[in-house]
Amino acid sequence: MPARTGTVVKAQTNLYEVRLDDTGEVLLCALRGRLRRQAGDVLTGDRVEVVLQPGGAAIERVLPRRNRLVRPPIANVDRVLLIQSLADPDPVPILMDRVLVQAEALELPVVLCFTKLDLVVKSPDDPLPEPSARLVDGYRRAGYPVHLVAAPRGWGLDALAAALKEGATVLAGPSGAGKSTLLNALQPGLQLATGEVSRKLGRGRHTTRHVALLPLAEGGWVADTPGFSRVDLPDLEPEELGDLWPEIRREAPDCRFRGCLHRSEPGCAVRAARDAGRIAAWRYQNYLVLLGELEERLAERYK
Ligand SMILES: Nc1nc2c(ncn2[C@@H]2O[C@H](COP(=O)(O)OP(=O)(O)OP(=O)(O)O)[C@@H](O)[C@H]2O)c(=O)[nH]1
Ligand SMILES: [Zn+2]
Repeated sequence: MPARTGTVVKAQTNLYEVRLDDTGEVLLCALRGRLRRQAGDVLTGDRVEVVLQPGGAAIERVLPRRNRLVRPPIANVDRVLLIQSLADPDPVPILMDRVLVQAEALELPVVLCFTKLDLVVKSPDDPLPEPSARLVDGYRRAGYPVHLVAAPRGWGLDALAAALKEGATVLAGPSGAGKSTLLNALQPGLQLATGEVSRKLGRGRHTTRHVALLPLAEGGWVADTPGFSRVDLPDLEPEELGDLWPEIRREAPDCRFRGCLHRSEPGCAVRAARDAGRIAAWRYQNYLVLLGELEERLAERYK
């Protein structure tokens, strides 16, 4: 019998829920043959070939992965949805920038979503007050797609749903930013209790985590476990940081010196872009802070 292809939508300890491409049916699958000895190697998000045997369905082969995350353990991620409230709690841009660097290092596209728009404006078409305006503008200048939403009022949800309707999305963002609220609004059938997304993070050390991909009402899938909750920067040389900063990456080819760190070098096109307003001053400052951190790390290494 020919193998059928599908996507693992939930990896449990020895059983896998696989959604078949042709029928959309979800089958509970075991592992077949040598795959059994590599159980940890089948992840939620994996594209697999399934055979239907007399004893039940089994995964026969894992197709090549486009990428994989460690936390949460998931493969073939299409984007990160970084969620941050405009107020309550106030956004902390440098923490967002750390997540952005991690995502860029994995070459994962990022969609930014600012929640609780209703706490800073009366109507969704009102201009944003400061400091929200500067924040949103800085990320838009960087080139990131930015969505502004207020889930309880239905503001901004259609455009966001459209941005997520292809492929698999992993959420990121601090506690209280509104991740569960947003997921419930995008998929009313899910009815996650507020706060449930992070409970699934298994902060209690002993819980085993089983990541699931949940279908969104308008199309697309979202992992029920957020990622990028650690703030540490990936292993990078200081001169690599600019490559992970879209607006710096864009301007850097015009710097006078190759290997320019964009700090105080003469003829730096990145500083010129900041002075001309193409790069937000605060984004540039955050770059310098993280650059300093990488340099300190390097100095520690050679002590
Ligand atoms: N006014 C307003 N409140 C919101 C909005 N989105 C979420 N909230 C509220 O913010 C609080 C936190 O929302 P959650 O959805 O639990 O946030 P979370 O990111 O899932 O938080 P953790 O589970 O701790 O990671 C809840 O009281 C929500 O009702 C919004 O757009 N506007
Ligand atoms: Zn430069």
